[in-house]
Amino acid sequence: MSDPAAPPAILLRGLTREFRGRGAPFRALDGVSLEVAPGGIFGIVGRSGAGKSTLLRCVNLLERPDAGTVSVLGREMTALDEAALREARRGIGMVFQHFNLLSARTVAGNIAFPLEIAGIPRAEREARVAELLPLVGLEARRDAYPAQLSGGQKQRVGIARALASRPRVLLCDEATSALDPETTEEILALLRDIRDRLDLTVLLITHEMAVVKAICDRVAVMEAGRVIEQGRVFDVFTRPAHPTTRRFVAEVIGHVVPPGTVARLPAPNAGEERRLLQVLFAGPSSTRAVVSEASRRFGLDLNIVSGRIDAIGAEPYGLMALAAYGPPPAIAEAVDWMRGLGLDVAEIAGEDAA
Ligand SMILES: Nc1ncnc2c1ncn2[C@@H]1O[C@H](COP(=O)(O)OP(=O)(O)OP(=O)(O)O)[C@@H](O)[C@H]1O
Repeated sequence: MSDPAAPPAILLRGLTREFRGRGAPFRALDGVSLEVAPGGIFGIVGRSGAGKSTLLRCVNLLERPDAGTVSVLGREMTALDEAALREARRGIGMVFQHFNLLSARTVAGNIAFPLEIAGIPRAEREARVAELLPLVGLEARRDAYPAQLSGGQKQRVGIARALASRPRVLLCDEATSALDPETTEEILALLRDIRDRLDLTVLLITHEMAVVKAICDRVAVMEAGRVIEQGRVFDVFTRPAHPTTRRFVAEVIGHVVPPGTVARLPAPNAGEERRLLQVLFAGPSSTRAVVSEASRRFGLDLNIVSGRIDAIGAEPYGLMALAAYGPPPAIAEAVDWMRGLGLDVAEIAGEDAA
């Protein structure tokens, strides 16, 4: 697992990349900085055009940034000459959305391909392929051609090929976007498994927050060439700060306040107010007892609008929306009291709340 105190495996500082066409230059990356801890699985999520692919390609310098620095495993990639860069790239594997397999080569031939390019002798290549086939569960398909494989099997070949030169860092470019949900789960499980076994650091880009929830420990959300929010996946899912992040999170775990709910809530009595509260608690316990006690203690009417219990990684959490009716000072006291019990309570706006 990642150790936040260790120096980063990938360190990006102030990356900017512009594309110049006939019109005004287009800034695909606009000052992106991030750090990936060794052993981490870091997800970059964003809509199409946000700059994810450009950013990923900057890590192994397939794309050269106009400004900023890229360091991988303590080596500043942006300062290397072509020969040193070729050598450094061997320590960085890459997995592609559309697999990029050579159709005229077998599974074994595809996996061995980067080793051939690197001039590794045949016996050594064969030994390495023999190690990689069981790692990705393809021993029985060694001599099959890509056309004879399922999408998931093709991606297993893509992963084995990426691992051939024993990289320490793996870049995944929408590695599961061409796969059905079941196969996606298998490939994500395989990525986690090889990260654990080979002590890899994984940086992946995806447009699906479900992928991030399934395997990442940290995430950065990109929009228009910038990182708009980043942090631990648990924190970003349970307390998204940016509206775009809230929409991404809601796609996976739903809205805390389902759209249309507020319009159906009763209006407060004269002299009272209605406040919508989001209550977050870590752990699988129910907060129902807290709600009824707060209601009694502070003379409030507390209406549970929605609630769910879920887990991110191994961390369970509960998230509940309450409509609190009563005099404003009593609502404020109840919020303080709940916070005193260790609950994370925030007032939310309603319809546009995530
Ligand atoms: N070689 C290029 N020349 C001109 N514009 C480019 C080039 N590469 C990317 N862009 C533009 O930069 C922006 C970011 O592209 P990028 O592929 O990095 O986004 P993305 O988030 O990966 O989206 P997608 O998932 O659609 O690939 C897009 O508007 C794209 O059109």
